[in-house]
Amino acid sequence: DQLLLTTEPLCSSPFAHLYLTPRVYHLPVFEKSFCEELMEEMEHFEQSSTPKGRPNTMNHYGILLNELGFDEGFITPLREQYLQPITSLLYPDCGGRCLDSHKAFVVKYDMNEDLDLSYHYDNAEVTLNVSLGKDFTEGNLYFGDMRQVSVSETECSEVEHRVTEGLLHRGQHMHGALPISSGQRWNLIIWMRASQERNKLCPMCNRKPSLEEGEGFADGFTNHSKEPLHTSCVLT
Ligand SMILES: O=C(O)CCC(=O)C(=O)O
Ligand SMILES: [Fe+2]
Repeated sequence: DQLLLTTEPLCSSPFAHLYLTPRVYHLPVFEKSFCEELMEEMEHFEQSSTPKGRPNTMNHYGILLNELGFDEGFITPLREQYLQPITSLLYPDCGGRCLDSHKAFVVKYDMNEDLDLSYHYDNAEVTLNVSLGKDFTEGNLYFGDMRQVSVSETECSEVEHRVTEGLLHRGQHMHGALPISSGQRWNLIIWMRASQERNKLCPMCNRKPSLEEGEGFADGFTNHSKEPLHTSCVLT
């Protein structure tokens, strides 16, 4: 009930009011107080002695939400009940109708830690990026083109991202985060996966995936030979 569950205006309009740059949309996700509580929880976890993995290969600071047990009661319902109705309409061509797993993490930027994030694409069909706070200056996100387009032919555009809001974009839409110039910047990232899409072509190595069993949702591939099993691509 912390979520703002109003998808109606999205369904009855061509999303014009949500549009930022080609196929990047912003939408309300959390209340401010919830963002603050979430960051506080992340700080407690950071300070604890629990062994922790890195959120991804690019960010050095942040937290994997499955390590806090946040998938079942939080991220999965958020994906299924709030996001999927929207992604079905916005990204039917990128698996937006059949998202069936995710990797969720919080990334943190600080003056003495990571300042920015270089230009990349995500291991996701569709990504949600929510700005949680705290107080920071600069550090805007920027978007270029799809990964198939060379950088020399790409013009990037910076987008505004307000605290509590989420940005939705295609995983293969190249993007990065500019350096912050003060404060701390925390974002919740949900890399949403559609096994139907990625089983055909691994979005990271661009080949037919060669699968190995993984833990939890792993990288969101599935193997239907016996029980459906979540797997990773060993070629990536
Ligand atoms: O820091 C950000 O807002 C971007 C993070 C991001 O693009 C990612 O983790 O894939
Ligand atoms: Fe990303």
